[in-house]
Amino acid sequence: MASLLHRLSKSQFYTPKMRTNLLLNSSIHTLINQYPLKPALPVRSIVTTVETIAGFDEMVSGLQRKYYMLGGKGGVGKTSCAASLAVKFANHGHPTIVVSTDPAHSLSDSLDQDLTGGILVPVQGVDSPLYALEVNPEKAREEFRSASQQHGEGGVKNLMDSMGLGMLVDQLGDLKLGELLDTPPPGLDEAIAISKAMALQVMEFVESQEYSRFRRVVFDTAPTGHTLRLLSLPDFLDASIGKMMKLKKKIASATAALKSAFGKGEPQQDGSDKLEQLRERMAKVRDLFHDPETTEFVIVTIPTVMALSESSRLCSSLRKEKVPVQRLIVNQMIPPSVSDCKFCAMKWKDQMRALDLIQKDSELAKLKLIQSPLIDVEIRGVPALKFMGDIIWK
Ligand SMILES: Nc1ncnc2c1ncn2[C@@H]1O[C@H](COP(=O)(O)OP(=O)(O)OP(=O)(O)O)[C@@H](O)[C@H]1O
Repeated sequence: MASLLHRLSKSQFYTPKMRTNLLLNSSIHTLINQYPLKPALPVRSIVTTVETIAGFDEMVSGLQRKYYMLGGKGGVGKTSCAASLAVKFANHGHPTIVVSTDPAHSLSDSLDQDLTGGILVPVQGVDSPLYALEVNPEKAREEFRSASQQHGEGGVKNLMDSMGLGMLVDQLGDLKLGELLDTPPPGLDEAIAISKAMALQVMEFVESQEYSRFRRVVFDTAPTGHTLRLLSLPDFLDASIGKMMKLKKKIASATAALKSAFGKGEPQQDGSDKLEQLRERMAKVRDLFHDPETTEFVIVTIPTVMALSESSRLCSSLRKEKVPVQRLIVNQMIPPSVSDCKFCAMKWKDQMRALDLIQKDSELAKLKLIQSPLIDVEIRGVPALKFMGDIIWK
């Protein structure tokens, strides 16, 4: 930690006096507040006029389980913010799990610990138990394929074939759901597999005794597109399972009619109970995603027009899906330039222009804004995450 602060203190943005102060205060925000610098260009700044308190007191209060999902555009700092929040929860006495559902995991790198293997790994260096997990997409995809083959059209067809009635399945062409699940369009299977794995993981956290002691669950989610599919998954699966059950019922009544015509035995009604159970579990996940008492989606972004435009769309989609969202982290903010560095001045001006958008954006303006500075060392390992977390989560 000491060496991190020492490196932070060498930031080009600060004067020697400010650097000393940074070492003492270990907070860039404190530093900026104490030394309000004139921007290199006369641009309007909202930095000093907006709410910068994250409301961590509210996030940390209560012993009941709470879920936080952090998401946004690729590379904006979702993993760093998620890991820093998990570290902060653990250091405030909450046994915590941090889960990455991003197929391109970087949680291992962020925590500086090997999390490959899809199992819970204890994180060292925190006050209360903190465990981390990277959902294994390959494992999840395999699980999903075998489940859909077992319960989808393939399974039904095998059953019917074994009775010499396979033709019947082909006649129910309008309900080829098993096929949809066996060979979904490119990209969808991964989204579904990961989403399903996450949903099941959530259910495991909710149902299993093993996880009952964890009071905070933080998700480092995949970039926006994946995340939106993930959040609409329970509804999608609910509809799919509903159709599959309808298909099974149609087949069951058709075979019953054939049985009486040919005098053959009744087929076994396997699978329907499991489908019904899966459907119920999905409904629970959906309710969980939508409950503001237990769940919050935190949008992470950076101060660029492109990133903020995407954040606005994400916010609108989350609201449409009725997912609770109330905080926006603007990460990697640069402080005003104190030198005559033209590049820094241009970046600052650009950043201010982007930040102005937040106030004008009907979606984003309603959110609690959390500002997080661009730190000139890599945020890696628990001490660095603690440092970052103390800046963001106040
Ligand atoms: N405030 C910050 N100051 C300095 N570096 C940062 C900050 N936030 C994130 N970074 C760095 O930016 C890089 C990307 O961060 P991170 O992996 O957290 O982003 P991400 O949104 O999860 O990315 P991906 O979409 O690729 O998973 C990392 O090297 C991280 O250390």
